[in-house]
Amino acid sequence: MKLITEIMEEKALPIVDKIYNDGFIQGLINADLSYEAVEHYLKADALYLENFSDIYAILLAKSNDKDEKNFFLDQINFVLNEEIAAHKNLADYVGRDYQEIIKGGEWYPSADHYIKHMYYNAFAFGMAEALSAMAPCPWIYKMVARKILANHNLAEDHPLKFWVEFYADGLVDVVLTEYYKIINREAEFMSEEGKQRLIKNFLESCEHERRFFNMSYTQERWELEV
Ligand SMILES: Cc1ncc(CN)c(N)n1
Repeated sequence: MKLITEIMEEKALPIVDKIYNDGFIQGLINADLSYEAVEHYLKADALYLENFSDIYAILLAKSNDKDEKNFFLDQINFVLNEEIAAHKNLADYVGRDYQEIIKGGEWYPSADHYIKHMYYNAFAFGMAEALSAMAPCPWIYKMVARKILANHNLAEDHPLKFWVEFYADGLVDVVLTEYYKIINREAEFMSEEGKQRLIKNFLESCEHERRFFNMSYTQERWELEV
């Protein structure tokens, strides 16, 4: 019997190739990604990661297991204080100060839909539903980064090699193992409908990941302003 998380990853594989072949990642590989795309990404992603850590805090409060709480605590620290290294590599590529770049960011449409998908599951359902919607965040980046390294021998002085290696790093497998342990454990007590929701949450977030990259590549914005 396949684990729910094995089914999730199998069904999501096609989107990894699509993201890899879309403009943002191809531009990153060729180091000709526009500064506008990178700045848009950083404005959106700084807010995305802030909210991602807030959702981890919700899950920390929901958990009644100290080891799980410490996992979420570690992840909050990673997202708030360590992942910024990947953002700084993108800011260096643009040649501007990171804090200056991210000023004036907002939840552009595709980022908005993604963040609300995670919050909705955290508030309306439980930890497994939230983690199923959050798992593509580490998983998609791991899969895309490893595909770049498998298909390209990035030069030592490639300006975005650090970003690729940051997300390809083996540490992500430890994080996903913890996510999947919780999701598969909770799925044991779920109806068929509940299990389908977990899979759907994961697949939708994989599509949100693709839309997020394309949002940056096209500098997607809301049409109507306040
Ligand atoms: C939108 C998004 N998805 C995933 C990641 C990788 N943690 C990220 N920084 N931003």
